Amino acid sequence: MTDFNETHYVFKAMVVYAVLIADVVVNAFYEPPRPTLLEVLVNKPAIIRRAQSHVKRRSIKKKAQLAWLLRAVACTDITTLAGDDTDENVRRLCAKAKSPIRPDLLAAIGMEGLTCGAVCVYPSRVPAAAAALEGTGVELAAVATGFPCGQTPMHTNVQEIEYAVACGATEIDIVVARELIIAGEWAALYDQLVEYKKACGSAHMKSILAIGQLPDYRMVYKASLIAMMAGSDMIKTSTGTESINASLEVSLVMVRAIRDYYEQTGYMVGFKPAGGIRSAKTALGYLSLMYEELGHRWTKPDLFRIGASSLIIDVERQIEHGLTGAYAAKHYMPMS
Ligand SMILES: O=C[C@H](O)COP(=O)(O)O
Repeated sequence: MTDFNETHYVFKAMVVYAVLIADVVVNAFYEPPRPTLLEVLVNKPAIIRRAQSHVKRRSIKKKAQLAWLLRAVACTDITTLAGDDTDENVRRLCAKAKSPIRPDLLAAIGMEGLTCGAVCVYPSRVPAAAAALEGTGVELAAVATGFPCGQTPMHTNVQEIEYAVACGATEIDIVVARELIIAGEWAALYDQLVEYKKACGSAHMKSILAIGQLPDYRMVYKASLIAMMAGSDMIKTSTGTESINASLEVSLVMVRAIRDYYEQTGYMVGFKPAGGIRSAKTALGYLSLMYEELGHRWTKPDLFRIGASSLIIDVERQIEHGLTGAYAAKHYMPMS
């Protein structure tokens, strides 16, 4: 017969052993809790401070400024999205995209052949633009999915994308369904974007978040992540028709989402601020933000675009000033 002490120590040893085993088993399967998409926090005052200090701190001068202005031209999606667009004015815009800066100015610095990144038009204008841009290397972007409001049914949205691609668009700027973001229906948003991506085929998909219609920066961050997970090649701030368009603040939220996504997955997704970008100084602000937040690789046209309908005229004036020391009056400049 065993006495109490012996039984006690055997039992105690068994308990200790069991605890050790359990610990090993638990540790083998335990993953520390990771924040989910729904737990995203954005420090708004810090974002605003960072954007404001960027404007004050970042001043690009002289030769460096000239080089950055030329890069801004190469990164511009020169755009016309108006109800009265015609094939004729689209052809004129294509001519500008092919030769955005006066040839004599470019020749003076050995930059002949500089073009804009892309021409951006409505799907109905794609055939004319495709013919005008053939063989130039300038990309052709078409807006789709019921631009700018996105209040059209899924099947017509998909048809619109397919039509634009079939007519020669190499990039599709789709508008996301704001109602899904506002309602937090992330899975539905993801599914929709995956369908759009399939319809794009080999064309690049740029997803427009229309940030001016989203309630806060957290929604902007979450929508950016979903858009990237669904296969967007670029995320874009705005259609240019909302009352609030691109800003450095909202761009910071989006480029940080791009950075986080890259760190997690290794995928490089591009960024396109759009709407209300009309001065060379503003364009350089976005370009330098890309450089500081994402690095040199994100300052090239495959990963950075500026969507603008009337930016090139000011950039061209600043380039002329950089080369000659004098400003031309705006009416001497061809259309932008
Ligand atoms: O995607 C580009 C925007 O529609 C252009 O907007 P904007 O006319 O204000 O430059």
